[in-house]
Amino acid sequence: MVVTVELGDMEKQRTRKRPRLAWDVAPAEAEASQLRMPASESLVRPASPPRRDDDREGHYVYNLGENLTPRYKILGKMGEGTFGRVLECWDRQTREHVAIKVVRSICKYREAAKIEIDILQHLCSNDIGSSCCVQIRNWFDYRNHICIVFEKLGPSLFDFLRRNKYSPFPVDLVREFGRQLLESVAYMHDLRLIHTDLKPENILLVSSEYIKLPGYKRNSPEDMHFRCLPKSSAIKLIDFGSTAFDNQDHSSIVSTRHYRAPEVILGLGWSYPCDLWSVGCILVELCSGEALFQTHENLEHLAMMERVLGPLPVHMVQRACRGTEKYFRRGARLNWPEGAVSRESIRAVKKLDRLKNLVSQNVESSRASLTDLLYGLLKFDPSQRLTARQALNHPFFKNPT
Ligand SMILES: Nc1ncnc2c1ncn2[C@@H]1O[C@H](COP(=O)(O)OP(=O)(O)OP(=O)(O)O)[C@@H](O)[C@H]1O
Repeated sequence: MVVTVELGDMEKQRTRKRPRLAWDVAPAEAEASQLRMPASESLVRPASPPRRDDDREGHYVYNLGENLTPRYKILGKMGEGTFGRVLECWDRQTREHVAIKVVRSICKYREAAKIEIDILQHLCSNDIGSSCCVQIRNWFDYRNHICIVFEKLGPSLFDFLRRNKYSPFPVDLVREFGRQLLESVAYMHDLRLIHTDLKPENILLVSSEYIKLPGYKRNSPEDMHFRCLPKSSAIKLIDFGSTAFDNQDHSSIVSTRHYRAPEVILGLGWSYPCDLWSVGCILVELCSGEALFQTHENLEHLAMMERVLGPLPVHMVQRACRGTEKYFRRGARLNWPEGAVSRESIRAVKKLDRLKNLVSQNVESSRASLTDLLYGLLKFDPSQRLTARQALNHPFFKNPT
């Protein structure tokens, strides 16, 4: 049995306890009712809501159904991040749904948003339609909030994994996601841009549609389990708020912890290869359902890396920046398990397996080529790591079995 549903609809069904509000009509209905309006009324421009104070964190305060400038009508919230909130809106001019990032009215976020807009426009102007980076449609400054208008996309790969109770994606789908992700990273790197925050949360499915497949029965015939798969494998990369140009200073800490490359942790400076490390971590997560390095602490993180990938190269340890000496004994060997903060931490590291075994436990076909690709992406030494273009030419993508 194959059931096709919209993820968005599934969410709405769960929460739709209250009666439908007047604003809550599908765009087609809204258009139809506008067409039925007397001519004099349809010419009236929709009003802006009264001015309100922002909340304590500088977020824009809104009610559903209100306008964000007369052009956009707010339909719902799609997400939230450090920079602001992303609202689903109806664009009256183009007659389509869009996602608008409404940035917090705090100076540093406003400044960062302007850089993100420059990068988005740069990505867009060079795109011949195949980059898999989200498209910026417009931007404006509204009541001290920079608003960036994007094409509306579906749930993130992380949302999908979570709603699917962290069951892994089939390897053929991982291949399709991996190919598109690497295409977009290669495209960015060609433009001398480094994303620095690649993670499943920042990879969105283009469509919310999915198919629901019957799974296995556990205890009784009624105990039917379902597994969801996206109807289309098309994805796009979002969140260019941390994107760096290759000529900038690269000494700061970048990337979300789980996807952070060893050279970043060791303070060795970073460049394009840090994105490829993140891609390696993401591909393992998509195949297994769980983040590879689930940690919040540097020493434990390095110990996990050694457990999965073998010892860190001595030349990297010797060049590591001041402040990281405490992670090593006599300047060479990782201070593990001696330096562990708790038994749980030692257990968490022990629970991990070698990369080869992690892949074998989760993947049926293409095991050997996927493992080889992952070893290439997760090379400790950034100068030896695969580039995005090299990874795209790997047999995992070129000769699928
Ligand atoms: N084009 C889009 N279509 C649909 N949803 C989107 C879109 N862009 C962003 N979102 C949703 O909004 C969330 C926040 O967006 P984004 O990551 O760009 O914000 P941010 O403030 O820069 O986040 P971070 O704190 O990770 O830097 C995303 O995780 C996603 O769920």
